Amino acid sequence: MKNDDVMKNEPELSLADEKIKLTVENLNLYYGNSQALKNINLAIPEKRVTAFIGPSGCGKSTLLRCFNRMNDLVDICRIEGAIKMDGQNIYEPKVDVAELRRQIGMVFQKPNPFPKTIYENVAYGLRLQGVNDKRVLDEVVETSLKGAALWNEVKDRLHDNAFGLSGGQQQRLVIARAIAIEPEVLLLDEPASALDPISTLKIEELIYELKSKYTIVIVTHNMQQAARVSDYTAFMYMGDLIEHDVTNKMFTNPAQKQTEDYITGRFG
Ligand SMILES: Nc1ncnc2c1ncn2[C@@H]1O[C@H](COP(=O)(O)OP(=O)(O)OP(=O)(O)O)[C@@H](O)[C@H]1O
Repeated sequence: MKNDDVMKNEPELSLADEKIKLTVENLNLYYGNSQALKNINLAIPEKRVTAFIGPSGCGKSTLLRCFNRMNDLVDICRIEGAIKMDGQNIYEPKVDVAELRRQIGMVFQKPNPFPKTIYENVAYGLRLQGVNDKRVLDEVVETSLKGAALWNEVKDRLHDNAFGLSGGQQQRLVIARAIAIEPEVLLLDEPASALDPISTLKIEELIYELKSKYTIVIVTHNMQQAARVSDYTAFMYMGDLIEHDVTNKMFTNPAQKQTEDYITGRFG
């Protein structure tokens, strides 16, 4: 399926009919004295793509990083409220953060393969879990590279260094590495913004394929991209969640004036 067809072929969506994977409840986030997220309430449906859009600095990446507790690594960051995955608050003290990050994988703007072979990049997470059986690893490496639409391009050079791949290939390798450990959720922080148009198209097509298996949340600056790849869109502005709706509805008939101004390019 081509990108342009994605929205047209989707059946009518409604949040009320969805199974909710992640729920954000009364979330406030502060960096020191500065509040970056203001009382966010949001439901992320399972096996759908949800896009976060909004002008620079509005809190998109901050909110995305809350889902796998990446903000725990920022000393001055303080969080109030809850985020629930399948009903369980991921901010409870008993939660194993390493296990949470296994369940919720993340891909960043700049491809970040490890300085290892293509094969070892994909096998990395399994090796960390103590899996060393060559047959198992071979199979997971192949399935994951196929899942990330990269297998055909690299199957004859699996033991070459990953840095020899193009930027777009490296980003698909990073996605293969993320899906090799079978996460439930994939967080994508502007995954195509450093890529050329053809690689961007491949990533967008890949996102479309991946949502049959994973719940995907993507931050993007590119509104056409949000319209092409996402089922639901959340528009943020200065730390507030202004509007969250079915993407098609949001882009054709937004409920809020601020959303309309942003998507029609009047600001931001
Ligand atoms: N580690 C940090 N320490 C202090 N302030 C931060 C930190 N990370 C982000 N901020 C601030 O929090 C606010 C939200 O930033 P964030 O990166 O989440 O926005 P964004 O919408 O993703 O922006 P962009 O589209 O430019 O990436 C900004 O004012 C930013 O300066």
